[in-house]
Amino acid sequence: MVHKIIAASEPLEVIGSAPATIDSLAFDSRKVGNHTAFFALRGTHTDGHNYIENAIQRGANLIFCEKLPESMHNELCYVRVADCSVALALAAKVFYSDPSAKIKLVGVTGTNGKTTIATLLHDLFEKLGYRCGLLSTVVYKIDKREIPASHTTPDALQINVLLSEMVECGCEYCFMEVSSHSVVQNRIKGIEFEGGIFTNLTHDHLDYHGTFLAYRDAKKAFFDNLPPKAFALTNLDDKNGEVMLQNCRARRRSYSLRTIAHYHCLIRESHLDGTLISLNNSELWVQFIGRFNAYNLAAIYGAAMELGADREQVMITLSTLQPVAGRFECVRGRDGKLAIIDYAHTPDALQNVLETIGELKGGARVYTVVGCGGDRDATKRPLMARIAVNMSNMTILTTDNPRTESPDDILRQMREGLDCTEVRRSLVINDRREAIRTAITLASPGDIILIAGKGHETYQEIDGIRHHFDDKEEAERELGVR
Ligand SMILES: CC(=O)N[C@H]1[C@@H](OP(=O)(O)OP(=O)(O)OC[C@H]2O[C@@H](n3ccc(=O)[nH]c3=O)[C@H](O)[C@@H]2O)O[C@H](CO)[C@@H](O)[C@@H]1O[C@H](C)C(=O)N[C@@H](C)C(=O)N[C@H](CCC(=O)O)C(=O)O
Ligand SMILES: Nc1ncnc2c1ncn2[C@@H]1O[C@H](COP(=O)(O)OP(=O)(O)OP(=O)(O)O)[C@@H](O)[C@H]1O
Ligand SMILES: N[C@H](CCC[C@H](N)C(=O)O)C(=O)O
Ligand SMILES: [Mg+2]
Repeated sequence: MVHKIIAASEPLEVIGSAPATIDSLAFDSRKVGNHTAFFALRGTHTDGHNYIENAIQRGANLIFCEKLPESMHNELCYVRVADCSVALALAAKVFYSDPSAKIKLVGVTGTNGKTTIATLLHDLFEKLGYRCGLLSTVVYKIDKREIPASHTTPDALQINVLLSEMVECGCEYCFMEVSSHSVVQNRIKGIEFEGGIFTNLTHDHLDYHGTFLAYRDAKKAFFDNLPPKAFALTNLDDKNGEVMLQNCRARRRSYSLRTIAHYHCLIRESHLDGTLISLNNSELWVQFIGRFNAYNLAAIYGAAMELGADREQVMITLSTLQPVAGRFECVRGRDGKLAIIDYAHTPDALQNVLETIGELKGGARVYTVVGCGGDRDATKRPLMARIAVNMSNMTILTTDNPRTESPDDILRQMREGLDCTEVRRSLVINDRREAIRTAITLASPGDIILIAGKGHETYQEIDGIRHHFDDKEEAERELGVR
């Protein structure tokens, strides 16, 4: 086993003799125990190479590194590799007996819609009678067991652990989100996908990727690496939809609301409680709202067909699916005020949600409560404020997860997107609870209050501490339905 792991890691040099056994793999010295293989990863804050000695003190007996330490222990084995994150992913694949080869795994990537599509595909296939797994921003699921999600896409080690548990539980399918970070950090290296879905590409994470092109290429690399037997399903209505499949060897498939595609969706009627759509010429009523959800449903339908599901059954089941937590989730007050909780935390998502509300609101006034996260792409702040103010009757700018940044600085940057007339249609209330309360109080019966940015999250992270906070709970309390 140890030899296989070393061979899989693409070694450039092996120093010392391999240990007889290893009991675990780790890339964080603080999690190292006896007989652990330690991988020295270069991170954004520090370098795992600085912790090699620490890992050895804790019991590491096999060290993977890109640069050999100056002083080495004779009794230990050191493996020099070109990229430790690749070595980790390939080693984990062997250590956990290649779980992705034993499950039909579908990855969803794009700026918006990943959680919605992955979750609804999971719910659809579960209702069709299969055992399924899910790796999403909201939750990881191993059949019925739920595990709180730490990342949209877990690290390479955890992906393999979770997939192997799914295989053990008899799961046939797993649906997972593939974030751009996970591609760049090689978290999905070596993972075998049965299919990939592209949603759309708009502004996000430029703080991390630097340029829009680098962000796009991160998403594209996922499709470049799909095997020929997989399917690659793309959105033809997105500017980058075709680019994604340019160098793709997988079965190319497409969906669209506007043009000829393998999977075509049309919106027949839109309401505030659902939409009548047609999918490849068959009509069905779905409990989802908004044009963006029609895209999500076209992708879900296409993926289900590519996976060989029965069309009739899929159509029936799609109409029974319920919205995902925090994605256009409606809370109705007894007095007729309607609060909508939505995870829109990018300019594009916010615009989509407000456009949808605009199309369906009739004579209602729209109040928007929105903030932007700290330690994340700052360039989206003025854009989001501007969109909110221009598409709502009144906007309350507030905090999201300030993390380690000053809430006042974030709010100031949001307000920089507003000219003097726009400023007049906005209020700034730092305290998110107070902001929600004010919006709901200002609204009249029949009006709509959009609470954007945090969706399903049940915390607010301030100064590195997570305090319990749930937009839905707050809305329910203020609307008197809790
Ligand atoms: C920017 C980013 O992705 N950072 C991830 C990265 O952390 P990092 O680069 O800061 O690591 P570091 O602190 O510099 O440490 C470098 C190495 O030294 C090791 N170390 C460090 C200290 C020590 O005492 N001993 C030790 O061994 C660390 O374990 C690490 O291997 O590696 C960590 C371990 O895997 C991740 O938890 C961490 O995610 C952070 C928490 C994060 O916020 N990530 C976000 C941006 C993210 O990944 N988001 C995407 C997309 C979200 C979306 O859907 O839009 C996601 O997939 O969730
Ligand atoms: N297909 C879509 N196109 C554009 N916007 C969408 C789409 N689907 C959902 N949205 C909007 O984007 C928000 C986030 O949706 P979702 O959580 O499904 O995306 P995500 O890609 O998983 O996001 P994250 O990167 O944060 O994990 C939703 O609350 C909704 O406002
Ligand atoms: N997965 C996204 C979620 C952002 C959600 C928003 N509430 C925030 O905290 O910025 C991120 O980590 O950038
Ligand atoms: Mg997500």
